[in-house]
Amino acid sequence: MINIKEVTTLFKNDRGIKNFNLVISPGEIIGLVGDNGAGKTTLIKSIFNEYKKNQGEVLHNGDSIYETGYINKISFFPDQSVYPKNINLKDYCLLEAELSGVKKEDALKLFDSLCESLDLVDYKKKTFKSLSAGMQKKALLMNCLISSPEYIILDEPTANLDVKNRLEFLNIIRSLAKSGIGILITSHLIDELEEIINRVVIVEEGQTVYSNFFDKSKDSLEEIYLRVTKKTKANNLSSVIEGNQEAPAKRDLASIIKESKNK
Ligand SMILES: Nc1ncnc2c1ncn2[C@@H]1O[C@H](COP(=O)(O)OP(=O)(O)OP(=O)(O)O)[C@@H](O)[C@H]1O
Repeated sequence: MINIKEVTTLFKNDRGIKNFNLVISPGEIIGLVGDNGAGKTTLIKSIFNEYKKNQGEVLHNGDSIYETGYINKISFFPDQSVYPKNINLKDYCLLEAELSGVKKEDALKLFDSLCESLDLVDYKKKTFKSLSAGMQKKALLMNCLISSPEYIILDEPTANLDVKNRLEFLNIIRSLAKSGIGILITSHLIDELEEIINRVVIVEEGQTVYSNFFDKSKDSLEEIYLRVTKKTKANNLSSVIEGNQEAPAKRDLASIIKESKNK
């Protein structure tokens, strides 16, 4: 299992994540939920050392993933913008495999099987920009999978997908978890997360405010989210009031627009 332990990454403005703890186990799908600016991306970039941590560690079975090289067994599902424009799927996957230390013959075999299962057989020699949005997502996933990862982290993976492609993508994620891959996924689409996750972690202001197993036959993600965030927001509000500071009154949009028209 991956153990994210007491990770703090703060920017100069003191924003970021603070003493963040999270365990990801093989085969589970964790939904990382939080408002804009809650700290989800900072957490992900801290795991991959893209952001320098102030403190904390990321362990696999007790050892640092950076010292043992286990970080290569954790794949990040990237944004479309990272894909080089003029390289075809096969060449890019093989390059990725080489960089991850996969033997060429193993990579070729895996590439062919992935093309079969992701319905990309006819697109092996196509460039990324010539693919539809749904195929592009599958091509990016193929790049993640070519290094045979044991964990995959996905930040808003279904953004820009239509309903059909979104459902197909979610099914693929489900089957990856069934094969034993541990998955951490962020999405602002609560409905879609609810379909696939078996644990939910809610983040607010850089800290975990809720972490629990999730069973869609019994739980409602929306209800949990509203209950938890309302509670924490209510606590914050009462501390403002207790501190004798005035909480700013929120004006509704319609009255602001009306007022501006009257000027
Ligand atoms: N490069 C940066 N410099 C300064 N502050 C930053 C930087 N990146 C993020 N932050 C701040 O850190 C906090 C966490 O941001 P982060 O991007 O991790 O949130 P998020 O949960 O991923 O949001 P979103 O859902 O909008 O992607 C926010 O307050 C944000 O303004």
